[in-house]
Amino acid sequence: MEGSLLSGLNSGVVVSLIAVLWTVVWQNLQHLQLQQFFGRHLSRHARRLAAMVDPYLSVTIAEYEGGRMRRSDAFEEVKAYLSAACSRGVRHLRAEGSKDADKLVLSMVGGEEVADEFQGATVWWWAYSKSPPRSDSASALWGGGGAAQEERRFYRLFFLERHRELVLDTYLPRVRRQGRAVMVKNRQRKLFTNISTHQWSDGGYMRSAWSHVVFEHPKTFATLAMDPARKKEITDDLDMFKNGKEYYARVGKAWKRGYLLYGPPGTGKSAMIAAMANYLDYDIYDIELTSVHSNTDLRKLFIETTSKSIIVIEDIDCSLDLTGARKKKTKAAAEDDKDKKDAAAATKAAGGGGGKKDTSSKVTLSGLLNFIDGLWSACGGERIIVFTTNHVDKLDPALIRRGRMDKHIEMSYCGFEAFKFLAKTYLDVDDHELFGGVGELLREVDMTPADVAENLTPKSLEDNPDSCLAALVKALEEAREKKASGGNDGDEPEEEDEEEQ
Ligand SMILES: Nc1ncnc2c1ncn2[C@@H]1O[C@H](COP(=O)(O)OP(=O)(O)OP(=O)(O)O)[C@@H](O)[C@H]1O
Ligand SMILES: [Mg+2]
Repeated sequence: MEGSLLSGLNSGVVVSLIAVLWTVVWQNLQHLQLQQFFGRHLSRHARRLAAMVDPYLSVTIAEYEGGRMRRSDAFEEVKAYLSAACSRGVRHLRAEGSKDADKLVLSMVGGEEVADEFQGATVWWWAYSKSPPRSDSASALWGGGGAAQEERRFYRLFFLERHRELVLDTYLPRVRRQGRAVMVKNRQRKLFTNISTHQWSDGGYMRSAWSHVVFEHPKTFATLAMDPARKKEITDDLDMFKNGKEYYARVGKAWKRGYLLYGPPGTGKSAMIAAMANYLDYDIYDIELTSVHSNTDLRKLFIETTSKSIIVIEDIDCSLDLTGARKKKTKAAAEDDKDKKDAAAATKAAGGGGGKKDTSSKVTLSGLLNFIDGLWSACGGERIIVFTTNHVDKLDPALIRRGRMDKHIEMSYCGFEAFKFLAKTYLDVDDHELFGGVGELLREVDMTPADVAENLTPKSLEDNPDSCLAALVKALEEAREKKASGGNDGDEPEEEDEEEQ
């Protein structure tokens, strides 16, 4: 009896001890957030067990294709597709901004897993990443700096062998399609530049050659003052390009088009690029050529651009000494140097953004020609390349021949049609007694649309269309007097450009 009482007591103690222990362990498990960990591992193990009967297959999708050259479209599409599923079952998420200011686009961080159902089949997506190689030589290859050594990311899809056809032929194409749709919905247009803190070292690979901000330029064709007929010609050309996938394939041309915008400073070349990007809904890649160290780096930059984009090189005449570079090659080095200095001085004097010149850049004319229409230029497709210049006559003819720069657009001084457009936009007037006078003056003197727009802009609350138009007439008359008293056409752009700088 005593024994059984003791043993009863003992078992009571043991039970309560176990209960206490369990509570402590469980609380700790909770504390360490290991429940889910075990839960997930159990399900993973259960899957492995099941795989002995019906084996699992997997498909791995890497962030970069072709070594580390190009970001994989499939990876981005899977990421976008999984963003909806992620918000349900995944614990650790990565968030990025989206078009909707209040919303975030979510994706799984490495190590997370999410299940998906499709036509009665369950598949699992697992995100994981690999660290870059640690050795010194590898580190040099990856760009040297710590920030450059980012992880390689992957998605791996697991599915049962009996679902092989369903997954490979139907599910994965659907994932890509839906992913693309999500990307379009969340897409923010971007303005990229190649001036980043991570400069390429020779032969080094960086995660991305481009840095970007969200592109928010308000200029559209609706607010770009231009002869309406010419404007229509340009928008038609852009429409043809955008919808020309089949045409380009049929005639065997890479799906790209080059535009050369030329004209004096302040005539709306940069504004036109913004309007083009807004019209086509494309990203802009603004290449600062003086920061590109070699032709190879230029090619890498190009490969990293995505389709549906406008690649811009502004002030091509003064970015590099490309003009006549081929002719100079044979001359003595000293003479060459002198020429370059002269050219730099001349560029500065002409107000073409002088001072930008960076002799460390080794991009050559042939490198640039290759960039525009070499074999590499065809990869990706649907790209517009825009060059701008103030001095079209300074450019090497090879650079701007049709086929490379397919369409040459001259941006010129403000004409009467452009003025009427600006008056409507800035002052909301269709006609006015001063219009006739302005028209005559514009025929006599050259004034840029930028200056006309500035004169038409109300400067105080008292200003009205009458006073603004009168101010414009006064400015035009002053310009005419200046011209008559010995100034020449060339003076004006120089002065404006100095002001701009
Ligand atoms: N045709 C135009 N219609 C409306 N605004 C214009 C036009 N041209 C210029 N502007 C305005 O004038 C300013 C200067 O124009 P922009 O920067 O496009 O000139 P640009 O030709 O690129 O000059 P630069 O050769 O110096 O780079 C901008 O604010 C732009 O909005
Ligand atoms: Mg410009």
